[in-house]
Amino acid sequence: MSTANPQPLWQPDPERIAQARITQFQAWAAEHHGAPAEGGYPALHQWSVDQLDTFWKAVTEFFGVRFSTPYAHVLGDRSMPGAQWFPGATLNYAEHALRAAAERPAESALLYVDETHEPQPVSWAELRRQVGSLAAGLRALGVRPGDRVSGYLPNIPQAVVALLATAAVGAVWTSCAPDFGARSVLDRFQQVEPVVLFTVDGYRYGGKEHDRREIVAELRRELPTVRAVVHIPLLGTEAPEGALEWSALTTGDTEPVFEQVPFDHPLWVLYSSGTTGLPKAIVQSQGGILVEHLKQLGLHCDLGPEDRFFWYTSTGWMMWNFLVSGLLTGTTIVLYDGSPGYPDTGAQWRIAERTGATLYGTSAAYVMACRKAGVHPARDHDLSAVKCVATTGSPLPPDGFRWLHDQFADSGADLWIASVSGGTDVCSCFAGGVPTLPVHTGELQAPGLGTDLQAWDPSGNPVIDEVGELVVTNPMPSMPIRFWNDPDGSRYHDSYFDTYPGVWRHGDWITLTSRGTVIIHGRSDSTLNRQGVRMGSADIYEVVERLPEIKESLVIGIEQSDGGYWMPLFVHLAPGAVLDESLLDRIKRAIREQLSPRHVPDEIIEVPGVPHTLTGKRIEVPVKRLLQGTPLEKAVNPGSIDDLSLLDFYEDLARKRA
Ligand SMILES: CC(=O)CC(=O)O
Repeated sequence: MSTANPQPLWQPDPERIAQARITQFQAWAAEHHGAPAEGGYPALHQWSVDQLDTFWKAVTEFFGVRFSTPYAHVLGDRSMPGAQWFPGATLNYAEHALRAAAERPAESALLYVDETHEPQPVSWAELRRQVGSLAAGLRALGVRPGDRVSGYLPNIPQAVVALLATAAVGAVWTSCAPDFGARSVLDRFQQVEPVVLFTVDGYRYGGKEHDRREIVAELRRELPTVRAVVHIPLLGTEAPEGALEWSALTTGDTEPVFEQVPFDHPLWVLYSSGTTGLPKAIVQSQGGILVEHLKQLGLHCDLGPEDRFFWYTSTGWMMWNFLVSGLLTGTTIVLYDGSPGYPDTGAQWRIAERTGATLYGTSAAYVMACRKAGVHPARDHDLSAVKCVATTGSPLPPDGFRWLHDQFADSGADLWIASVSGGTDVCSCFAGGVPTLPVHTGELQAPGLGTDLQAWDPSGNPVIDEVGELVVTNPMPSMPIRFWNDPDGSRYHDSYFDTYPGVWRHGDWITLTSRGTVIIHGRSDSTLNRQGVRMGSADIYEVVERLPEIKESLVIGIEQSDGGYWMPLFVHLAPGAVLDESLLDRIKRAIREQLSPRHVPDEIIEVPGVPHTLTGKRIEVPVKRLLQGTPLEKAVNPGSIDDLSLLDFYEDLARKRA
């Protein structure tokens, strides 16, 4: 960890500061709500957490949120979990996402790009028309507020239309990307029991067509609650028997009817895999996402009607939901459906160029891959529209900051680099970009407004310039309203609140510096997080251990200093089994087909055994720490391990890799 880095890599110029929406917000909030007019972002941030209710009231007024029924208070009960935001209010998320259609009907709401890299626009008026038509179609199918509507869809305009139509009806959206295998999708959708399933017949990725019709058939068989299947013929096939055609539901010219729902009415279910059990089914609210995303996209990302917002993502990651919320600020969003590196590593830069992206977001891993591959984005592409490159998924290493900065500086451009961090759990960022602050190499610029972000030691004392647990001590509107399938709330509680009661513990190691910046060091628990896609080790165990040759397995992920991620799978073989090419192939194939290509480990290593706690839990975090170089006596508590001698192997491996 380094906090001795006082020289900024980049400083916003006075014009950028003056024009930033956050500057306008601060001046407006000072005039109307007593926010500090002086002291810049640090003063505004302090006010936003000290005067939480006033801050959020100011956000709703500044962005013109339309409450169809007024709220009684900004925050009723503020305890976590269970804080009550804007009790009494009603509104609709989709209505806000389509507001720009009234003033700029002919301009582009969406720019859709596939692997041909040719942008295809969808205007605001057309988006609104399709949403109106589909919402009416869903109602005609009997979909009611609170019903779940699912999508097994790539990042295409139809996915955005389906989400917005679902929200317009007050139903609850949930999606998986079509590279997920049937088991992964069912582990998610079976929990929430959707009544409608939108599917494609397949998708194109890396120059190839991937037919998913068999998987769709399996989903239909295994999801008995689905009453209607809507077929989107991306590969041009006929609708399977009993399925409805997308076109039949979206050709009408019906004004959208936006169901006015309570502020905390569920908007969508996102999934986050843990180390045991099924993925957590995280429910976020219409109002909570609306206000959090207006703050995040409007103030932190500085997006407005003149912007084009491209984030490389899939519908299986919360960044897709975040991208769709770009519509809330009247921004054109860029949907790319394809491989991040097709036909070559520079593909995403080409898309940023062709779509005129002003904010381009990607994974830190992609930036590092471009650096390694010798890509020269600003030399080889016209990226003059790009004002900000944002990264997430994992912390952007210092070399990534320097590389991005130099690539743009060499072509005379003034690039703001926003490394951001949050997660599925809040569908937003705890810390990240602020357009008016300097950027320090390897550091996030600041905690987000309305987020009392702290680093705590194990006794719950805040620490500065030292590594601690990432905690948030005040409620955020986009925190889950609950988990699906968790009637007594115990899983929700245990996921974030069991270490420090009443305080959100996220599971990341961070340093808050005395300069107010934030350094993220990686997961403090054992969740796998590959390029921002969280994966549960439990999913991998389930698949691998179905093979008779595998007695037990252990998977961990290690963030590396070059920004990479090493995900080894350790296998303890059954007597007589041999880890030869054929078994290696079968393990990889099982993981790829039943989970997804992203779940396939970097290495498969035979081990003499898997160590457990005395209560039988595989000790993923201690093994991860050992492999990160922590000495054995610090990495594990010997009294809590069933067979300490098994750790010799992992210690030895750590030594060899050092
Ligand atoms: C905003 C994020 O933190 C996204 C992620 O990495 O999950």
